[in-house]
Amino acid sequence: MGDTIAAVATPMARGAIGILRLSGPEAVRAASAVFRPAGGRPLEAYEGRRLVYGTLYDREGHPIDQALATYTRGPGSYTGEDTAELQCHGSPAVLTLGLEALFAQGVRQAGPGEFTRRAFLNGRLDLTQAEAVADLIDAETSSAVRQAAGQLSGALGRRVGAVYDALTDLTAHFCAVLDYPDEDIDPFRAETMEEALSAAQKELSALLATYGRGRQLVQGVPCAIVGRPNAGKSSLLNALVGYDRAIVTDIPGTTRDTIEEKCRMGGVLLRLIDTAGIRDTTDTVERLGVERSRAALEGAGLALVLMDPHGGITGGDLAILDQARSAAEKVIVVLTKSDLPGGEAPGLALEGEDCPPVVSLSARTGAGLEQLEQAVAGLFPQGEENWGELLTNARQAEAAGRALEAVASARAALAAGMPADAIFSDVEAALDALGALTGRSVQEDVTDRIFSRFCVGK
Ligand SMILES: Nc1nc2c(c(=O)[nH]1)N(C=O)[C@@H](CNc1ccc(C(=O)N[C@@H](CCC(=O)O)C(=O)O)cc1)CN2
Ligand SMILES: Nc1nc2c(ncn2[C@@H]2O[C@H](COP(=O)(O)OP(=O)(O)OP(=O)(O)O)[C@@H](O)[C@H]2O)c(=O)[nH]1
Ligand SMILES: [Mg+2]
Repeated sequence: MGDTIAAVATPMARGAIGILRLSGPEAVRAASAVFRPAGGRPLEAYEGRRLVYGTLYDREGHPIDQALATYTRGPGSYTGEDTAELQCHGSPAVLTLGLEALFAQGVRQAGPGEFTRRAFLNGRLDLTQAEAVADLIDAETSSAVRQAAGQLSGALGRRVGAVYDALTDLTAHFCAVLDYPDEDIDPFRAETMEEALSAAQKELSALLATYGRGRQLVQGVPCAIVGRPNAGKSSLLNALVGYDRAIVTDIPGTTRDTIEEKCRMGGVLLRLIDTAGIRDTTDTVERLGVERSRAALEGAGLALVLMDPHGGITGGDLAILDQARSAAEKVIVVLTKSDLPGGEAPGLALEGEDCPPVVSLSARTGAGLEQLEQAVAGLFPQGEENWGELLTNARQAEAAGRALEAVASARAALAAGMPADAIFSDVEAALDALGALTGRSVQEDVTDRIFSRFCVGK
């Protein structure tokens, strides 16, 4: 940190506008050196945060664009440092020349996420907000956008911060007790502590319970498409993604390896996994494929169990349904090839109260795809959420889980009449975990990992 960084902040592709961005002590000077306002005065002579029209020059002094420039002095900027922007025409050639002109002024190329990392290190954002920036850029559904935007505004950080503050207040009680280590914790103090710990435990449990839904929102739902060979799995994948992604033939056992593609259905982001048809086989390659089909079911939030009713539903179909119901979180039965005559009614095995939803469709004509969408929407209701207050990634869930365990352990120690320092160290462990969650106390390798997932220029 400390030096001045620059990057192209927009995609390196043709577009209406392309932005060069700088941050650091030399940001305004370097921008000023490559950009001359039309009014004649240098950029610094204008007030910060204004957009100033002028000409951008390459390192040899050739004019290369008519652009807008702006700068913001730290600490009231995105990064907390002096920042500047050159808003050019969206030409990769212009942006490259402009960036090289900035390098000639002694600034260096920014790494992935380096602007946001500086914002974090300068206390402009906490870690959950920084993660939200990346989630917002990666969002693929409107609910993922709402979730990330809520988190960016600090909703999760505030929720975690409230527990952190309550536990910090609690430690004040220990200071009084720890000064007189031989005395027991007096009953009044013990009761206050118990109240605070049980409130923290309740809130952390509630927070941890948001993880399933949050992960689903941000990362999508792994959705395994399974069934006997030739059931129509790859044809359904192709129909859902809208192009011929997977090979389809009338030869059973066409798909060997799993194929993954994303699609949005019923407001849910599905990570579709087309699998090899499940059957007993001696063919080595096919057998490995069948193993992968079973593995795909294990991690699936949704299994689409495909059955072609035209030859009759078989014991093989029902065995696959059983596997899906025990391995995947949710199941939809899909009866395929409804455009063909003579499909047999599914019969008793697919009726009854606890039977999963059954949809009949044709990948060939598209008939029934809407019913599938409705069935998905029914299984993943889009209720009113506490947008931005959900845990959405493994890092957050691990930290919250660690905090919860430590609080539970502190409570147990208190109830057992353990000495104050034993309880105190549990509370400190909880504070440490919550601090890691929001970034108050976080190790550098963790932040490295988080920011490496960002774009250059963000
Ligand atoms: N052109 C442009 N668009 C952009 C950004 C940018 O840097 N440049 N952003 C960036 O990536 C995002 C906007 N985020 C921003 C967040 C904070 C501040 C900022 O200056 N904050 C100050 C002052 C706030 C205020 O005026 O009240 C602060 O927090 O103190 C700027 C942008 C998205 N769009
Ligand atoms: N008429 C009709 N034929 C279909 C439909 N869906 C699939 N088929 C045909 O059924 C055969 C098998 O389709 P696939 O999609 O390859 O089946 P699969 O389940 O992926 O098969 P494996 O990969 O071998 O397990 C092909 O000949 C498809 O053209 C459909 O909706 N209507
Ligand atoms: Mg296939």
